[in-house]
Amino acid sequence: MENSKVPLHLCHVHKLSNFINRTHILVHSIALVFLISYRASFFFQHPKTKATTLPWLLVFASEVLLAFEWLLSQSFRWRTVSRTVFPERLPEDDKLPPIDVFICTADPEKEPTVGVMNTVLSAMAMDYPPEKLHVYLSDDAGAAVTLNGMREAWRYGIKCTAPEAYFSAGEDDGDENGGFGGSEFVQEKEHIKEKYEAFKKSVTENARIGDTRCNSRRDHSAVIEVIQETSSDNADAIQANEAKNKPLLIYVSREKRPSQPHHFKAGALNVLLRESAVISNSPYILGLDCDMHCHDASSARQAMCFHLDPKISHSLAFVQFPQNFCNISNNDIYDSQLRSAFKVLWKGYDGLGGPCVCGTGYYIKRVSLCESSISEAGDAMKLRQCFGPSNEFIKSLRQINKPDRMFVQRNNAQPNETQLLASCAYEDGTKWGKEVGFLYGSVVEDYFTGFHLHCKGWISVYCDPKRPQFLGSGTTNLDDFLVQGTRWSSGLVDVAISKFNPLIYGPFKMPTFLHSMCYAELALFPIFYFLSLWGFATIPQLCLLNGIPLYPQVSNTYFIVFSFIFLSSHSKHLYEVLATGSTFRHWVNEQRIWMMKSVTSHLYGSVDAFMKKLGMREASFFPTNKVDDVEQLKRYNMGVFDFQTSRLFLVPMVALVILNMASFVVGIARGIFVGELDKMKDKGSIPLSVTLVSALVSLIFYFFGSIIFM
Ligand SMILES: O=c1ccn([C@@H]2O[C@H](COP(=O)(O)OP(=O)(O)O[C@H]3O[C@H](CO)[C@@H](O)[C@H](O)[C@H]3O)[C@@H](O)[C@H]2O)c(=O)[nH]1
Ligand SMILES: [Mn+2]
Repeated sequence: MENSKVPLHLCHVHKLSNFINRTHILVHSIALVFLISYRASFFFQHPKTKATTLPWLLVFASEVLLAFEWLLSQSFRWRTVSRTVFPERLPEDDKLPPIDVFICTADPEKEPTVGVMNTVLSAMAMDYPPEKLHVYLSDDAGAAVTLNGMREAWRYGIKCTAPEAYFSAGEDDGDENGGFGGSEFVQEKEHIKEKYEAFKKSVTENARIGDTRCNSRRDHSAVIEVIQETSSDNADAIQANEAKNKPLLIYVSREKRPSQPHHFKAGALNVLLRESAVISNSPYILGLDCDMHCHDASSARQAMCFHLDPKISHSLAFVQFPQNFCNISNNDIYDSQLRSAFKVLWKGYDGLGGPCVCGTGYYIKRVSLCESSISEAGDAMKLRQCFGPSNEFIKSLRQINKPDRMFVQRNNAQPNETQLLASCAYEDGTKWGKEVGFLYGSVVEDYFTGFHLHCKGWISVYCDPKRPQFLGSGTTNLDDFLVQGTRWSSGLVDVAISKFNPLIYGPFKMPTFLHSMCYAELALFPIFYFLSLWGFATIPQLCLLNGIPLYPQVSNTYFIVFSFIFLSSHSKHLYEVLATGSTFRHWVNEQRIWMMKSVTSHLYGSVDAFMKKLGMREASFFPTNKVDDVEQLKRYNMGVFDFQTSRLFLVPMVALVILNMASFVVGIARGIFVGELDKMKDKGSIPLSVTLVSALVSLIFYFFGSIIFM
């Protein structure tokens, strides 16, 4: 930097909203203390019948759990910040560090090759010196169609960020020329479009010819290919590419064998970490999912505003951009955009030490993933125990200790070395996945890896510029949405019930307790939500049916406490929704989907995590479907709920709706016909304990029934 006094980025603390948040925390907490004291006092009061103690206990437990969850989530509201970057102040191109881009794909059927190639092309078209970009695609399916797609992508050399999104009708992001400059470039645009159509055709044809190796997805040897015009060996390809001044493009399909665990995406990323180390070994890595393309070409430069800031770069592990989606409808009935996470929570996370890794759209420093106390000592024996047997890889470690290395070094890695590094037995007995690379402890490898980085003292930064840097495809039907939610819940709860529970492990490792609270909230919310919402969805209703009072009468002063808590939490949520530019209707959508997810995804995810812990189930990662069903998409865009999902998800929701409607009707009828509610428990009614037990039995019945019949 010429003038180190001019900052590359600025951090703004949101003083007003922090003030509002903190005041709300204070007032709401006081109300919760009153609520808890009201409930607690019940147990010391007048003679109670056994029948009423149980529902009181259950509803009290739900309230305490939800209150605790609320308290944890306030850590995200304590100190919210946002950032501005000044990429124009970056040093000259020749002083920028090289970047390796990692893209993962796992299933050519669920993740159509054209979509994956759009991501690849968008990464190659980034506004960054091309000789400093190296794009790696990990193909977990080892599919010929993907490898061919890469070759075609290279051959057509379409330089356009995300052609599909760009050429498809209805492009609406305000930049009419999609980065091509003025209207005089219309011709150029037509030319590129033609090229793109030809490219698409050849990829689709390849897919049609068929990938017969479907059953070999879990059983195939490694293929590593540096893409170039005529296929010969990799060393030639690297030299040929250098001459062309194009980003390097590398296809990696790691070896997979049924007998060896492959650790899903984290396993794939670790193979990329090793392969890239012996090929380009760039100090920075951009991680992308195959369904998330670079929408704005400047993200790399924006990220470098943080990485190249001498004040923070020594401790900065990664810069995280939000996930934005290009297929969100106006109504967004399922909250597919994950508004709360990326518009509210992450800004507060950032104010406390940084967000976790979000799996895609992050620029991470290679050293932060491959650091080890022994790598400095240089004891070859120990290094091998930690990083595995490849000498080439260990040699690469010495270079990354100088993270701001600007020169590009493309090595002619030997085929036997690259094969070794992608072999499925490579990690046996090493620290890969445990201390080195992306960690295997959870299927939400991103969250878990981020947590460990923060525990080791690294910080991260959240950068959410106006123009979305990355655009992906979100889940737009209920089934995909709930399946994805179940996977996330399961992975998060894995961490909550391990020795890495952020509330226990975090405080000793992280600089602030509030930051551990953020991590703890994410790990624990599925458990808290499913337990408390099941409580709230059944206990008061059963009590109403049986005429058991659970809440204070209107004349009681505690009635104000309950009403206040209800209003306070709902209005705070509404305020956040409106303040982040969403609508009242979106607030309704979020409330609704929160309840639906809590009684299904969060429940099943938590149960799945406990079963894995007990050894009753194996970990799994079913990639989200990225092929749009035309009918379902239509319904989503019209804002119509699509209940085409499995019985596992439907049964609890339907059962609860029936219970709630029945108790509502009975409650109203009683209010009208019998008058005072609390006087009406007659001797002839079914005892509450019986109702409770039968409700429980029928739920268990439903639950196992739907597992068995699925
Ligand atoms: O065995 C696997 C499974 C998945 N993937 C890839 O992982 C990515 C994410 O998978 P996706 O099915 O799109 O899952 P999402 O739920 O949309 O992903 C979110 O959640 C994941 C953790 O569950 C994170 O890894 C992702 O970055 C985050 O976007 C995709 O590129 C997949 O191809 C693999 O490479 N190997
Ligand atoms: Mn995805």
